[in-house]
Parts: sequence; C-alpha cells; structure tokens
Amino acid sequence: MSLLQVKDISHAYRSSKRLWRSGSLTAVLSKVSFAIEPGQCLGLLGTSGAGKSTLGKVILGMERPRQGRVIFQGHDLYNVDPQTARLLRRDLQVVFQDCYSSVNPRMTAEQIIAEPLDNYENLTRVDRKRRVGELLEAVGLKAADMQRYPHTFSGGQLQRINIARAIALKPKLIVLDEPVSSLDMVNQTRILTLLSELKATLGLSYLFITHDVKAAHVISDSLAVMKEGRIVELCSDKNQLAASTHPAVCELYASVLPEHPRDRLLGREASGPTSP
Ligand SMILES: Nc1ncnc2c1ncn2[C@@H]1O[C@H](COP(=O)(O)OP(=O)(O)OP(=O)(O)O)[C@@H](O)[C@H]1O
Repeated sequence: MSLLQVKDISHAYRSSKRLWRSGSLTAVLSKVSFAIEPGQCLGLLGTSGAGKSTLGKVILGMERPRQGRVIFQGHDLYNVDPQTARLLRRDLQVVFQDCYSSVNPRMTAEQIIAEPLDNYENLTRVDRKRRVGELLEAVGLKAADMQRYPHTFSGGQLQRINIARAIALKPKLIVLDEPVSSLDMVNQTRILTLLSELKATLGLSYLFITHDVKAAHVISDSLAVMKEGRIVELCSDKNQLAASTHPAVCELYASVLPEHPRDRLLGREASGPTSP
C-alpha cells in the first residue's frame, strides 16, 4: 500500500469580497494525482505560482481541497475522527523554506526541538534533554547547542534545528517545502546531504517541493512537474525526466546554470547542490 495517495485534488482560492459581491474563485490545483511509497522521495518541480506550496498545504491537512482526497496510511485525511487525525499528524511533518520564521525567536533550541515531543510523549526532564541532545547530534549540531537562541545560529544551522524538530517523532512523511532555497550553495549541498542520510537511516519518505532541478535530482527517487496547477509530467525514475519534451520540463532544464568553467576544464561533474 502506498504511504500517501493524492487523488484528483482540485482547489481554488476566493479573491477578497467587495461590498455585497462575494469574491470570484481562481483555480490553483486541477485534478492532481500521485502516490508516494514508503522510503521514497518524490520531487515536485515547477516554476513560481505553479501551485506546489498549495498542494503541500493540502497534503499537510492545512488547506482543505475543494475536490479530491488525500489518503495517508490508508486514512482519508479530511474525513477521519479527531483521534485518528492527531495520530496521522504525528507521522506527517514539514520543513519550510524560511528557517527564521519557522521558529519562535524567544525559545531555545531545546524548547523548539522538544515541542512535538511535549505534544505527543510524556518524557521526564532527563529523557527529554537526552532526546533533544541526540536529535541535535543527528543533524550535525552539538548537544550543548540546546541552550542557544535562534538568532545565534546561522541559516544553515537553524534549518538543521527545523529538521531536528521534524524528525523528533520519527514521522513517516516529511513535506520539504523549498528547504534549501534560502541558503548559500555550500549549505544547500550540506543540508541536502543530511536529508538524504536521514532518509536512509530513518526510512523516511519525502515530498520535496522545489523549483531547482539540480537539487531535485540529488534527493528524489521520482519526479513530478507542475504547471498552472496540473501535473504535466510524472516519472517514477527521476533519470527519465530529462528525456521529456513537455515545454514546462524543457523550461526547467533550460534554467539550470552552466557548470563552473573550472569544473569543465577539469572534466568534473557539475558542482553545486547536485554533488553532496
Ligand atoms: N491564501 C491564498 N489566497 C489566495 N491566493 C493564493 C493563496 N495562496 C496562494 N495563492 C495563489 O495560488 C497560486 C499558487 O501559489 P503557490 O504558492 O501554491 O505556488 P508555488 O508553486 O508554491 O509558488 P512559489 O514557488 O512561488 O512558492 C498563486 O497564483 C498564488 O498567488
């Protein structure tokens, strides 16, 4: 059974009301369907405004779609009792692009990472500290960092803290919404490497939302391309996507920056986030 099945999802936003007239509807997602298998990463590519983040919110249970169903671990996410919904939410986590606005600046790293543990697990103070320390080390930081506040971390370090919080409850699926887009190239590569390692060691599944073809190729098993709210290409083997002749796919590949001249001279593979 697939871990996640997205079935015929359509969604529209209503523009703001004016006096007595109700706002008109603008379609954002049209009959979107795909599945994610356990331990797999689906890379969801598309240019700005394609509807990727809206789809991510629908899958996270944050935006009820106007049509279609999201089946997670065999349950219809928008048609379950509150107790099951709470259990499903535990297995469904998210990392957003903006690592700074994703955390409360008044909370220490320990408080940020322990938030989901406090919601779902009744740990003693000692066990809670130990778990937070282990999670910090799992994302490449030190246990001693738990007393520090967000403003004392770099963007890359703070994104590691967001990842530590996302894996704290050992979820099944993490929606990664442009998780490296606000980082420099070196940190993009480091975070993508970390995410790949965590996927392998913890058996995680990802929906990796991005506009970056190179980054998508690093971490994904399968790739989908969205354009104007529709999936226009879906390849279960990521290496097949480059052969697509769909204009939206060609546009994405054409936007990939050429390799650094030094790498061309040395005959190396393209650098940047593709080579963890
Ligand atoms: N809450 C909202 N209310 C009204 N319209 C919205 C809302 N959220 C998004 N939209 C619109 O829906 C469309 C899709 O937006 P969405 O953020 O899902 O696209 P995206 O592919 O994630 O783009 P980006 O990569 O720029 O984040 C856009 O036209 C956007 O303006």
